[in-house]
Parts: sequence; structure tokens; C-alpha cells
Amino acid sequence: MALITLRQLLDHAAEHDYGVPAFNINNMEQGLAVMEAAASVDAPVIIQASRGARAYANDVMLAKMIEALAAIWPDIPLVMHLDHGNAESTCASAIRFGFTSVMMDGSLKADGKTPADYDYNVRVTRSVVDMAHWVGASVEGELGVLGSLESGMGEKEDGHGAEGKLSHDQLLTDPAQAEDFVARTKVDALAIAMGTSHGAYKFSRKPDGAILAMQVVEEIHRRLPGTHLVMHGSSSVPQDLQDAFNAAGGEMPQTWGVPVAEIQHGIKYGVRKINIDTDNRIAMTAAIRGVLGKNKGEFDPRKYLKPAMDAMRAVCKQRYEEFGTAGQASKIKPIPLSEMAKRYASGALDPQFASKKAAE
Ligand SMILES: O=C(CO)COP(=O)(O)O
Ligand SMILES: O=C[C@H](O)COP(=O)(O)O
Ligand SMILES: [Zn+2]
Ligand SMILES: [Zn+2]
Repeated sequence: MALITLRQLLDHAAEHDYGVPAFNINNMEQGLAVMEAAASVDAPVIIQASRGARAYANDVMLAKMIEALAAIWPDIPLVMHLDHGNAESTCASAIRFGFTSVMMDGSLKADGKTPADYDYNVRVTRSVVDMAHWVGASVEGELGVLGSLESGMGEKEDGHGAEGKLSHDQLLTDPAQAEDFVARTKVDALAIAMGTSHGAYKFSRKPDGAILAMQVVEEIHRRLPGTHLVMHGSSSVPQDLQDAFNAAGGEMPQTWGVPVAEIQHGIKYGVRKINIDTDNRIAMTAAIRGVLGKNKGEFDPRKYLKPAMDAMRAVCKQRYEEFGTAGQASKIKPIPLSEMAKRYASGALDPQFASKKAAE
């Protein structure tokens, strides 16, 4: 069993200058696809489940499935992470079900759509950090609200995300505030807002610095060199997947995602966790459409789920190679949660700052 914490994995990634894609899963096929891809290139894994995934698959099913994946691939270090926890209780119940890492997304209120104020975010995130660290689990926080710098709109495409118009300030994480946030919450990883949004429709053109603000990543990393940064909404929505989807009978209007080159740039500036769901969704659905479109009489689910897994595995493998994750799994020696808890209690894992002021 090689279930490890997000903190251990991202510390390793920072030490060796690579990034780790965090893939969302909802079912067995997606779990198998991620692990097969990882095993084929010796990559450590972050599997994440959203609240929606927990409701869809059931916590017991998810927990046992991760346990099974870890048993099938004992040599692949595996982080089980809660994506976009909306409340302290959601994070606590995830840890109870064996998640080794949770995201407390206090940038939004518990409804998952109303932007929250800074004090609220600090309070709930700190409370989850205290609870999680007692048992050695890791915490990702979020500062700034995800949404489009092109339109100013928040994004609620998949049930989590701000509704309506947001100010430019809300859409970009303030680097000085990020420093204060990390000092006050002691999060292990920080999700930042810099123009990405969830789903397929991120940009109406190939993004430049005006709509994908990589300079914000650089400035936050300069102030917080020891903090692991997280890019949400980081599917690349590659043209070949859009074309495959449409060729199989889908209807997806032309769109742009986050170019892999921009993510690679981010990895040079402290980005360690890169969240990807949409690319896998498109790849699987294109494959399923392809099979069912060609074989109208087909009714064996394996006949379309197997190609869907193949398509998802290919996307995952490519990201492991592009982000430098490939080849790292066998270098990681799992640290048990009990040992992580001791390290937190001793202060050994407290945040590091570039300036002394923030640390005081
Ligand atoms: O950020 C994500 C999950 O938290 C997923 O982002 P995408 O929709 O770009 O895949
Ligand atoms: O946060 C966004 C992820 O893509 C998960 O989406 P979901 O809430 O529909 O499972
Ligand atoms: Zn969020
Ligand atoms: Zn996200």
C-alpha cells in the first residue's frame, strides 16, 4: 500500500523541479486509466474526487476503490485528495473515509458559489489545517476566485464556482495577501486565481498574458518560494481532442484551454499540482461516441468503456511526461500519516517565507 500525503509528494516535486497532474475520477474506469498511465511511466499519482464525485460514486465505493488501486499498484505512490471541499465538515468526513489530503476552498462560501470574504477564508482554512495536520493529512487552500479575465464572469459550469460578474481584483490572487494567507493558515498548497476556469470553454482565443496571468504565479512564487502552488482549470483542451470529439458526432464549438507550455512555465515558478478533469472527459466521451456512432447495435458497456479508458490513459500518460512526473515514483519512499503528524506538531513543516516580515 503506497497511499501518501499531498505534502510529501509536492515536497519531492519541489525538490526535483517537476509538477504533478491531479486527475479527477468518478468511477473505476477513470481510476484504472490514471494508474495504468502512471505505472507505464513510473509516475506518482494524485487522484482527486470532488463533492460531486463523492455523491455519484459513494464515499465507501471511492475509498475501497482507491484501496484497490493502491493494492494493484503497490509501487506507485498515490495521494487521495478531496477537490474543492466547501466546508470544514466536508473535509473532516473525507479524512474519515481515508483521503490523505483535502482542499478547503474558502474562496467561496459553503454554497460553492458566493465569493467569501478574506476573514472567512482564513478562518475556515485554518480550522481545517489544524484538524488535518493532527492526523498528518495535507491541506490545499484557495485564494482568489476562479473565472475569466476575458469576460469577468465567474464559472459555475460544473456545480462549483462563482455566479455572475467578478471584479478584476477578485479574479487575480493578490501576492501580498497570499503571503499573509499562508502565514495565517499554514496550508501545504495554495490554489491561485490567474485567469483559468473549469470546463472546456476557458478562452475564446489562444491565451496571452492579458487573459492568462502567469506573471501572478511568478510574483507569488517569489514571495512564497516554499509554498506549493496549484493551478485549477488546467485542462489544455487540445485541438486534436476537440476534433476527435466533433468527428465522432459531438458538437463542441471552437475553444482554447491552458497551453501545456504555460503549465511548464508555471512549474519553473512553484506550480506543483495541476488539476485536470475536462481533457479526460472529452477524450473518454469522444471514444464512446466513436464506438456507439459506428456500431448502432452495440450494447455491451465494455465495448465502449475500454476504448474510453484507452483514450483517458493516453491523455494522462502524456501529461506525466510533459510535467516531468514520469520516472519519479520509484524515488519516493512513503512516509506514514502518523509520522507526518509528528512533523507538523514539531513545527518542521511550517511555511517558509522569502521576507522575514511575513513570518513574524
Ligand atoms: O480544476 C479542476 C478540478 O479542480 C479541473 O479543471 P479542468 O476543468 O480544466 O479540467
Ligand atoms: O472542480 C471541478 C472538477 O472538474 C470536478 O467537477 P465536478 O464537480 O463536476 O465533479
Ligand atoms: Zn474555487
Ligand atoms: Zn478546481
